Amino acid sequence: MEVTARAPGKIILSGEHAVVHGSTAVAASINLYTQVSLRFSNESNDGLLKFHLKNMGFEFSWPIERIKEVLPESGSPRSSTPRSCPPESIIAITNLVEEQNIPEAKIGLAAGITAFIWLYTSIHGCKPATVVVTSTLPLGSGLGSSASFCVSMSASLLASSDAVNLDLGHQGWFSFGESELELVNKWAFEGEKIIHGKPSGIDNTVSTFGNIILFKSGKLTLMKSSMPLKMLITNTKVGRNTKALVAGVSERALRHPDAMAHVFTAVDSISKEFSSIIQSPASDDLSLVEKEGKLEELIEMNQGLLQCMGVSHASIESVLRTTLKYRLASKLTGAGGGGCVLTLLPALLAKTVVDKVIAELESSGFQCLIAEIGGKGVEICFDGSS
Ligand SMILES: Nc1ncnc2c1ncn2[C@@H]1O[C@H](COP(=O)(O)OP(=O)(O)O)[C@@H](O)[C@H]1O
Ligand SMILES: C[C@@](O)(CCOP(=O)(O)O)CC(=O)O
Ligand SMILES: [Mg+2]
Repeated sequence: MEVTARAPGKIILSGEHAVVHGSTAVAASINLYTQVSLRFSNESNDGLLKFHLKNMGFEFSWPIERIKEVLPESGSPRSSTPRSCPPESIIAITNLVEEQNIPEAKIGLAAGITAFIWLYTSIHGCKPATVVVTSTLPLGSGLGSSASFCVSMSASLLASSDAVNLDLGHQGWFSFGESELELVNKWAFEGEKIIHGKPSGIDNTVSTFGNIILFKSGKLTLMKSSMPLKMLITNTKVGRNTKALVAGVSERALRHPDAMAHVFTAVDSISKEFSSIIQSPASDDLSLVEKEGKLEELIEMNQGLLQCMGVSHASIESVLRTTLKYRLASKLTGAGGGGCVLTLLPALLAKTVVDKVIAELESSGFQCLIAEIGGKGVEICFDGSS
């Protein structure tokens, strides 16, 4: 039997970084996905754990005996009890990853492969299998590829474990029940910890549950937007690493605790106001245009505070200057330092203007897309019946 899971990426509309320090943030799923397929091999087969990153053209494999030798605890997996990877296991898994001689230019993948080995061995122990990953998300661009990878991985592993009871006769994509989603989310968070160091949990949560969410200190509230939220996503294509950026903000907070506490509080207020505006119905008191005007101001304020945290970048500033020429408000999304920028496209904005902004941004070498937001979270299907 083959089981496949797919989990969406995300945009953070308000509150990245500050959310790691306890502030409120607002995020939405987007219609770009990571997909993971898992098929167990016959015991008598080659005795390998195979891991294919299909769109990158990488095929890695480890003899199961080698994994047992390096990770003796993997003999007793506990799929229903999410566990953090202890430092000694990180060292052991790092050895397994290094044996694969990943090219230097792709060394960022090592963190994802480490998370895979931890999740696989913790949930399934030492069974031979083939795991194939495909993705339509750009990696390391702020659209939550790491979380969508960990969520789709955890979902495919759990769907084929004793921890969840599923109807194998299901046709096409379907969702887990609430308690299974909680378990997927917890395991995915453990994977994110390996990739990010100190994640807030917002990315894996929105990838698991989909929708638009309000998130604070590990707790989510599902939201319904009462207004169209059309967002232009511009990828600066400047690579960066979330772990380093998150650590940089924490270091700044240690150096300037008072000032940074105020920055995080201001972001908390911005996120709360953002969520109340998008949820409140348009009325005579506040028309759609007025609501969009308020959101634009909050977006600009949020970007100013992100700059204050030290996570903006020349490429981000260049996108902001271009969109400002068209009176459009933008902010970075995700960890910053490059990666993607969000621009609110007001509902009545003429298509000709949208086309012009996109053409100008793309002529500078950036890549634009308008994603659908707030769709479903993680889904699974059996035997390619999608
Ligand atoms: N499809 C994938 N296959 C393997 N590793 C992945 C995949 N998607 C994400 N990752 C891991 O996540 C890292 C990127 O995560 P991060 O720096 O948090 O950026 P983002 O989450 O914004 O894309 C990659 O360098 C890699 O380690
Ligand atoms: C910066 C942060 O708020 C979001 C990181 O998102 P991404 O990995 O850049 O997609 C970190 C976090 O919340 O865990
Ligand atoms: Mg990430």
